Amino acid sequence: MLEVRDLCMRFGGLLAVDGVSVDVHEREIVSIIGPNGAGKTTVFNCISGFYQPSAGTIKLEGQAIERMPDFKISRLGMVRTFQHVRLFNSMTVLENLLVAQHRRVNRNLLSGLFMTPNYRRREQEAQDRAVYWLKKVNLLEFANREAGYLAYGQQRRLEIARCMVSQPRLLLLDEPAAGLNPRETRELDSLIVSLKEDYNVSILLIEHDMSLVMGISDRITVVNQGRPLATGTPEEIRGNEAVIKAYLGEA
Ligand SMILES: Nc1ncnc2c1ncn2[C@@H]1O[C@H](COP(=O)(O)OP(=O)(O)OP(=O)(O)O)[C@@H](O)[C@H]1O
Repeated sequence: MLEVRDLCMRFGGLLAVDGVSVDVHEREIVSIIGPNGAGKTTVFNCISGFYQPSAGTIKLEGQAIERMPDFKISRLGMVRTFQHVRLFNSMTVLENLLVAQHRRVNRNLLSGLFMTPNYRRREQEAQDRAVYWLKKVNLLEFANREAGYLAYGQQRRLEIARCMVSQPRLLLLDEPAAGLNPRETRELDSLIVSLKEDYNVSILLIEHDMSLVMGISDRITVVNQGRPLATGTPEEIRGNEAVIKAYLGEA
């Protein structure tokens, strides 16, 4: 479903990403790992349309997207979270999920002004979908609380719910376990697996928490200093000499 080939991204004199290729198939969890500064987030920013890559191709369901802006890419069914949570802090938890669907729901200003039956039906569907996902991520009791007052782990779950109300086929998660305690990480683990198994969503994940990555990934791509180092199953990666060396080098 996602096919990234020979991706390069240059910032002035720095080649931050140099020849990275990644595939994500239907209902697959693929992780990108690598030491700090390896280029993982830059790969994400290219895939999700935040950056135009300096070279390489990116195809989503066969369609070239490497020159497409991010809002168009999300309409094609690929959405992302960010390394640092980006919510509307002064809106309620529920409002955050309604705003995320607004572009899809409120297409026609006139139908909104006159509250046509069609408009009301779509508003109701958006509300139902928001409540559904709040239940799923255990945040329903906080629906009317301002998002900025949620604990950090709850904000991370709200971010995932915000992605899911737009009914994506491919979800990009940038370090979703960062800052979570062990119990929250276990909950995140089962949430991600459920997105794949119960909702047919494919997942591309950047994560430093190795037990999470090893436990849920179907395949892993390792990058080091912008370059691809290895691709394989968790078992293959765990035993890969070059990978072990790159990580030991960091420590
Ligand atoms: N907008 C930018 N302008 C200039 N250099 C950048 C930019 N974004 C990233 N870089 C550089 O590119 C390299 C790769 O950074 P990137 O954030 O992609 O790494 P990462 O693997 O995601 O790191 P981490 O695991 O610490 O989040 C780094 O040297 C970084 O300083």
